[in-house]
Amino acid sequence: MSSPPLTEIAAAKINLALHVRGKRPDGRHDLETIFAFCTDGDRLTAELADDLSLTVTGPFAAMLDDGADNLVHRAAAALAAEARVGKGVRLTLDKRLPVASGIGGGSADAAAALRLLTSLWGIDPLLAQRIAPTLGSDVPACLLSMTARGEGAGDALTLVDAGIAGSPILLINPRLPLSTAAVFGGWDGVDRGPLGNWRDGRNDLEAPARALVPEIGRVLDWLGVREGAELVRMSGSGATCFALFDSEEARDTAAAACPPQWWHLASVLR
Ligand SMILES: C[C@@](CO)(OP(=O)(O)O)[C@H](O)COP(=O)(O)OP(=O)(O)OC[C@H]1O[C@@H](n2ccc(N)nc2=O)[C@H](O)[C@@H]1O
Ligand SMILES: Nc1ncnc2c1ncn2[C@@H]1O[C@H](COP(=O)(O)OP(=O)(O)O)[C@@H](O)[C@H]1O
Repeated sequence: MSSPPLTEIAAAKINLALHVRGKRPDGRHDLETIFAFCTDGDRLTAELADDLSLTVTGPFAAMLDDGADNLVHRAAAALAAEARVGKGVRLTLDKRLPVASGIGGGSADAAAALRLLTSLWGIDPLLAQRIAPTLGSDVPACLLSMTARGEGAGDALTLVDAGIAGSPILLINPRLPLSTAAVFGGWDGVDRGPLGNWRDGRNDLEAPARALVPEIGRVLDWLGVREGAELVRMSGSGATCFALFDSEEARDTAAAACPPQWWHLASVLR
């Protein structure tokens, strides 16, 4: 069986603001967040084949298992089962985003797999929407990959126009992976109030993330004094932080000065 390979970008996700409002009966947390997406991310390629296989390449491949636990593998298997189709596909994930870093990671990859396979296998996109929340709280937002307000566990979505499409952004990660569950586990349980205008908002996971990885404070301080940086914040459960810049030149100047021990990505918001 042969067909031209299809490629999908698994766009890096950021949380422009993230308010934690309380703990849910299911153990997860109620959030109010604004999701936004970069034009860059991981790349997933798919070709029809007899069996389901996944190869992981790219700068962060060594940090990831390419077996059945990989979210790309899980997304493909779940979609095939839901659609009652054979799960023959050869997938290649070019892992460019750091793993466990608060910018979607596996969620964006799983969502990219759902979009790609919906098209490759010619199945109803509603099936992908049904599966997405079962793969992770962030997967529905990543499936859309459009600016959206997330409530509930982060999977109750409303599209919004935050007026930030085209904004230059610099992402920095101190190359220290951070477990999402561990960061939520360190939240102090204090509801600091609802999310109104995201610019005036906060990331309530910053304090517990900084307690685990103090280097986050150094990244935020470094970004905060870059010329042209208009808003500096941590994304998700960290440790990636971002700055929105007033020009691509200012972003590129900051990117060129980024300490080499930190990972960085100069991008633009979708
Ligand atoms: C914090 C956020 C913000 O966008 O992003 P990341 O830091 O992962 O990028 C998300 O809520 C992460 O979503 P996702 O990465 O899909 O998390 P899941 O796999 O569903 O859950 C991983 C673990 O995080 C905790 N969790 C997740 C979501 C939520 N609303 N409350 C939680 O307490 C739970 O301990 C759960 O076991
Ligand atoms: N394709 C994938 N990319 C990244 N992480 C994955 C993938 N598949 C499974 N994982 C697992 O998911 C975890 C990252 O999830 P999470 O902490 O939610 O990431 P992030 O904080 O970047 O959103 C990793 O520890 C990794 O073991």
